[in-house]
Amino acid sequence: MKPKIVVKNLTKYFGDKKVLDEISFEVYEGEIFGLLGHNGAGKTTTLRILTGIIEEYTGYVEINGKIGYLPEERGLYRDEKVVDVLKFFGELAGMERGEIAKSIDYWLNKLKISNYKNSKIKELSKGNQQKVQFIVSVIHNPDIVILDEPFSGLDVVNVKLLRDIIFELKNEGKTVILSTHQLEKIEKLCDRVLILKKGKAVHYGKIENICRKMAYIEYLDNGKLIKKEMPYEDAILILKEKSEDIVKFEVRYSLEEIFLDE
Ligand SMILES: Nc1ncnc2c1ncn2[C@@H]1O[C@H](COP(=O)(O)OP(=O)(O)OP(=O)(O)O)[C@@H](O)[C@H]1O
Repeated sequence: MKPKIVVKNLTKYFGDKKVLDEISFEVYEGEIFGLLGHNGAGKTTTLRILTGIIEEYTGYVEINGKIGYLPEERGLYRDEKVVDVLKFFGELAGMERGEIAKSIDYWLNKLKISNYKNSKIKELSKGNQQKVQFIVSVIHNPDIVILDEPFSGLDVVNVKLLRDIIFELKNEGKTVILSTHQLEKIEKLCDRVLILKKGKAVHYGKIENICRKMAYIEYLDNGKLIKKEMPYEDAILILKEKSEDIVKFEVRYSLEEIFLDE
């Protein structure tokens, strides 16, 4: 199947500064793809190139589908009503009126903010404003959804809500690319990831292939509760030796380690 996104040898300078250095990756239909890296690694620049906001670069970029985009810098018309803002973006995307109205109700309900349909943006909490902004990125039923730091500013409940929605998008066959510097948010979410470090791609692939397999284990040692994260192979030995004293055993893929290593 033709990839939804193909990027080859993408290089970008801002002035003399090289912020992307020969980045290559592909994103396939129906996958959740994570762009990871510390602040300044080049995630936002990559996403802005994919969405066409940045037009000057060298390398090859191919996009096969309709894009929806949640930018990192949020900002909606504060004095406007939620419904009017969403209508505006629906029209901008070339949707028909009836279609827009249906999509607005569907998404407000899904994000549990139907009550705020007629509120002004400025009357909403930051998290709810962010949900409206998310709706802007999906209102026109795009097949590629690009989310720049989608979880920042959301509380635990809403992080879960958004994760569930991202999984649903995937199950509908949509392609999702998201960026984050918060590793714990994506370890179980992304099918594959690209890890950027100072503009270079340092890892690319399935999390389980690029991370070390670890285990978190809690066990009783002479009545004392021991809690440890350790390499999976070591944990298996303890699991065998102390099978009766194990309180908890979880397999983890430590992306954190990769980040610290680099
Ligand atoms: N318009 C610009 N002009 C000059 N330099 C820029 C511009 N946009 C980004 N940069 C620089 O490019 C580098 C990569 O920035 P980018 O925003 O892509 O990183 P990021 O991984 O998204 O980080 P963050 O999580 O902090 O947004 C940084 O050093 C940044 O200062």
